[in-house]
Amino acid sequence: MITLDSVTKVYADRGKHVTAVDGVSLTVDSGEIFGILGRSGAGKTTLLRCLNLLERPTSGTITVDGVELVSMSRRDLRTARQRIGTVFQHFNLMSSRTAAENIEFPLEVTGVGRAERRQRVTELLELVGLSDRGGNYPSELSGGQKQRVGIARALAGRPSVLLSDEATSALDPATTEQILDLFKQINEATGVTVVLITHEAEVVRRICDSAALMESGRFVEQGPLLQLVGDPDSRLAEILLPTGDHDLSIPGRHLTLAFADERAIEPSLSRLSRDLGVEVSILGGTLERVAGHQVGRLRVVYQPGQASDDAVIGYLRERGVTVTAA
Ligand SMILES: Nc1ncnc2c1ncn2[C@@H]1O[C@H](COP(=O)(O)OP(=O)(O)OP(=O)(O)O)[C@@H](O)[C@H]1O
Repeated sequence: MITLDSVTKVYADRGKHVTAVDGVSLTVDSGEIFGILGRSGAGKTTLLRCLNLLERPTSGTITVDGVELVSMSRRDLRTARQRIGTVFQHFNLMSSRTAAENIEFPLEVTGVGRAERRQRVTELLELVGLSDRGGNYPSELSGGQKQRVGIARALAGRPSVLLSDEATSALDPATTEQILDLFKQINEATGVTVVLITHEAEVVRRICDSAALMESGRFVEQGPLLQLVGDPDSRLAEILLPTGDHDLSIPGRHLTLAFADERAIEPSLSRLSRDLGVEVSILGGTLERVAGHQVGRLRVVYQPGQASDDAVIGYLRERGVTVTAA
């Protein structure tokens, strides 16, 4: 489990103070995949660098598996850091070493014996689907294969936490999907907790259990994904499952609806028309699989007069649809 309590990082930049991370508190449960979504400059990289203690926060505490990291001595920190593996956007592989030797490197540094290292590298190459590529140099590998090596190297020391710093941002969409699925597969197979930062909604949609939206150094929303997408007012939900731009001048009552699982396919709207005699038009929305569940968000408009607003909203809520009036 990872806990951040009021973590702030202030940089001094040419006489000015830049607050890159501003009082972020966060709990990530063991075995969870947690995504931090934000635009460029939101403070994601700084937060991730605080998490693996490459940066010391200006204030606040960071606890990983019950151990508080910020107050640790440099020496203790070196050991504690072995519990945390990091995967980088640009892979950061050593070009003069083969894939197997890159994966082996952190084990050499921590003094693991040769036979054990070789055994572990073989296991890791298999885990990331590169058993036949161990002898290749990075220049002989595709971007996706390089990132597989990066992931294997991050896992070499059996960390309890895997951090991903925009790990798929340099990859094409198809390779991105494969690498995200690999993160999920590794998370399920090993139980490693994953924290990823990204500016891509697809990354969060595809594999995260929980997520936060970061802006100007702060978390403006966070929670389990399924809970967030069920909240019609959630900004993160609107990014993940957009309902589109709407013309509020269209006459009628405008509603935003959110629903999950069997309710996503249950024809609640057609039943509403049949049972209450209300005609409903869909203005926009998205139906998607999120966090392994079928979820949907829709923007609809109906004509008042045929049934009361309370009757319409009550009818939908009784069927498990979350409703807000626009
Ligand atoms: N070493 C530094 N010194 C001064 N300011 C910094 C430093 N590192 C980051 N910043 C500033 O902190 C803010 C957050 O930057 P950060 O790189 O963490 O954001 P980000 O969300 O990761 O963006 P990107 O995806 O573009 O890297 C920015 O205003 C940035 O200019």
